[in-house]
Amino acid sequence: MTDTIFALSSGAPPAGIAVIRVSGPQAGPALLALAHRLPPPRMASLNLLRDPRDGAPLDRALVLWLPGPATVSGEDMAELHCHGGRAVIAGVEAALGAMAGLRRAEPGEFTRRAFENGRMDLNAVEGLSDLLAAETQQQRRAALMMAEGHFSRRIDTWRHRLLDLSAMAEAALDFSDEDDVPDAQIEERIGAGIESLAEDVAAILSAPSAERLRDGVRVVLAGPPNAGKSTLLNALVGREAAIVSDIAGTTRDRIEAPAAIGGIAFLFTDTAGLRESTADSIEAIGIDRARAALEGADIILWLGPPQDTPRSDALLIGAQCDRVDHAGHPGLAVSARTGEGMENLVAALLRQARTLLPGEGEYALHARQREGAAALHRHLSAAGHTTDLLVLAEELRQARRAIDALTGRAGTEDMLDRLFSGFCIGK
Ligand SMILES: Nc1nc2c(ncn2[C@@H]2O[C@H](COP(=O)(O)OP(=O)(O)OP(=O)(O)O)[C@@H](O)[C@H]2O)c(=O)[nH]1
Repeated sequence: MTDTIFALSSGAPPAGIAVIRVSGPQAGPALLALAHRLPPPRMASLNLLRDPRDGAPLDRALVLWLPGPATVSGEDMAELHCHGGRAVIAGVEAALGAMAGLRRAEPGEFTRRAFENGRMDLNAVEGLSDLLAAETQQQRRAALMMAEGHFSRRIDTWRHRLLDLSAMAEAALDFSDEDDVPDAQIEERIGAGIESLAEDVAAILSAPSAERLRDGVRVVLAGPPNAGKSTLLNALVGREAAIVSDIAGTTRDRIEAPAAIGGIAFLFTDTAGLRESTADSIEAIGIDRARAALEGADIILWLGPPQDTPRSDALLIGAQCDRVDHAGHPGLAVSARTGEGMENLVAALLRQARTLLPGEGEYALHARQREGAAALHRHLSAAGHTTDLLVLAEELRQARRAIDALTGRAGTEDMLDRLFSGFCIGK
């Protein structure tokens, strides 16, 4: 029989209220033992909780009895909304822990049970994980869509369409076994069905990256030594993240500084000034790292001569415009010292960043989801391009496997362990 688990699901004590959740077959008996009655399902009621071992009062709490399977975990659940003091929580937890069949939950164990009981698929779990980690409003919006199952439902409709197509393909195969003339109409319908499904899957592949949304849009500041990169980075993030000096070659390693601007998470990287030759071997390593950072950049702020820009889409910055004349410069004149041009620069940054991030009502996909959708698309394309019915049926089988991997029906145990252990206890 499954263990019944319990954990403090609200924040660190002391707090106004502490929510202790219990999930599993013993949730009902545990609640009965503490509150001496089982309240009507899904109705909040105020109860004196007593320690069943000696009858001593523990706390007066709002309790909820949530019989499964229509609960978040899919199991019977109880919720105790106690006073949020440390001793209250410790007392209630000790009483629960002393009951047969009850134990403390591991990190993410409630969610894992929800997943295993089919209440959430893997995509919704990932969305929930992002939602709990969300720090900007944009991260929250995209994570909520994923957690609410918008993407999961879309995949589910793909799965049904694929099952229909597979059934038709197997039927057409049976026909050809019997040496009958295969029904040309069926094959045409299969072909059209595969094509439209492949198109829908392809549309998802261009969704923005959830990693970028979570970790921040990577903005790399680059240019020759002493161009003013460190000063500009400090001005953008609003603190002294990088050392500023008039000695050329001051920044010798990459300095990363996260900042949220306009509700968008950015990760700014200051790099060593790029110059062709340096006698300083550490600076040379820094320059190599700067070049690597440029390759991984989503947005480049180039503070050097416009003609030397490392990428054609870089934002060209005429830096230190309070003392340098940038007449004829095609980019933005900016002075990190006086603040001139900073507003324009921030507006340009936000404009570029928005093109890389999900808009209102759009998903962001994790690498795992994108790879899964790409595998699905590959098998659908292969099925759509063959004239051999046997090959087609096999590709559709592989496509079904890709969908199962995408939803977590065919997830590997270690991948699941890793995912769930990233959650906090009580979730
Ligand atoms: N007047 C003025 N001086 C600036 C401005 N930005 C930077 N400086 C000065 O220029 C010098 C170099 O600035 P840094 O920000 O260290 O330049 P860097 O590009 O990071 O230099 P490296 O680390 O050597 O690559 C410092 O003395 C700064 O005070 C600016 O907007 N106006």
